[in-house]
Amino acid sequence: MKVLLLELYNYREWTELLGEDREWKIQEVQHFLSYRLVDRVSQMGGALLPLRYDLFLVLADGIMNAKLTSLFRYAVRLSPVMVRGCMGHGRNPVEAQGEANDCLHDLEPGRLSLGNYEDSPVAVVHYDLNGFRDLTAQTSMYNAFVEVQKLVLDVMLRTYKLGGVTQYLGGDNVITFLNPEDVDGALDLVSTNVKAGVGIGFTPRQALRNATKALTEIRKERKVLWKIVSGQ
Ligand SMILES: Nc1nc2c(ncn2[C@@H]2O[C@H](COP(=O)(O)OP(=O)(O)OP(=O)(O)O)[C@@H](O)[C@H]2O)c(=O)[nH]1
Repeated sequence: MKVLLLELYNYREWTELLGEDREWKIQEVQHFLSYRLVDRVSQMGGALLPLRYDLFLVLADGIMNAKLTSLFRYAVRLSPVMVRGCMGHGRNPVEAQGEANDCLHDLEPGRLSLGNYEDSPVAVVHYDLNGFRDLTAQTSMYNAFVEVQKLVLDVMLRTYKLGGVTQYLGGDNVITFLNPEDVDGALDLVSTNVKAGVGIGFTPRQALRNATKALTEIRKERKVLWKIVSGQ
């Protein structure tokens, strides 16, 4: 599988230039960057995980290097600091990001390093709490938010061991990208409280769309807790 890591270089030094009344300014820049990059990456068929906001992970299977190069140039134009980017590959996204991470260490800011690796199919598990709206109504919005953060941590720790990378999307939605062969282990987290739509595709975006289809089908019948949808 292929992953592109984009790192905002010397980000900390930049944040310190903003003075002490700075956190809101940093938030503005981070959300702006992630808004523009999510759009660009999705147009290419990929998926962007904003992670720490100064480090973006792009699931890159099925995307041509020329497009990734143009994405990098776009990020360079938008970013307040220098950017560097590396592609890594491996059996799963965790291995791939490890290789990309090692490559970033030795790369000069402003540079992009891509490899010519074979594309692999991509799986995403979209976890969704059952009864989130009821929980919110019966307790409070903040309480429901705390419950979701517990799910995020459970999912992240369990799927990291399986080679998956996880991102909180919002609401009660948590996604993990994995090698399709490792999806079974990720379904251990499914319970009467948590359902999962699994999508498999030739691009990360296709996988995400299929996971949403799977969740929609689960909701229609409410008979199963997980479902897999694959194809274009
Ligand atoms: N799909 C999605 N929903 C989001 C996101 N961010 C916030 N939301 C909100 O997350 C909530 C999701 O609620 P649901 O999962 O439909 O609620 P539920 O009560 O658990 O219902 P079921 O899933 O049908 O059992 C909604 O309030 C959405 O508005 C996001 O990134 N993706």
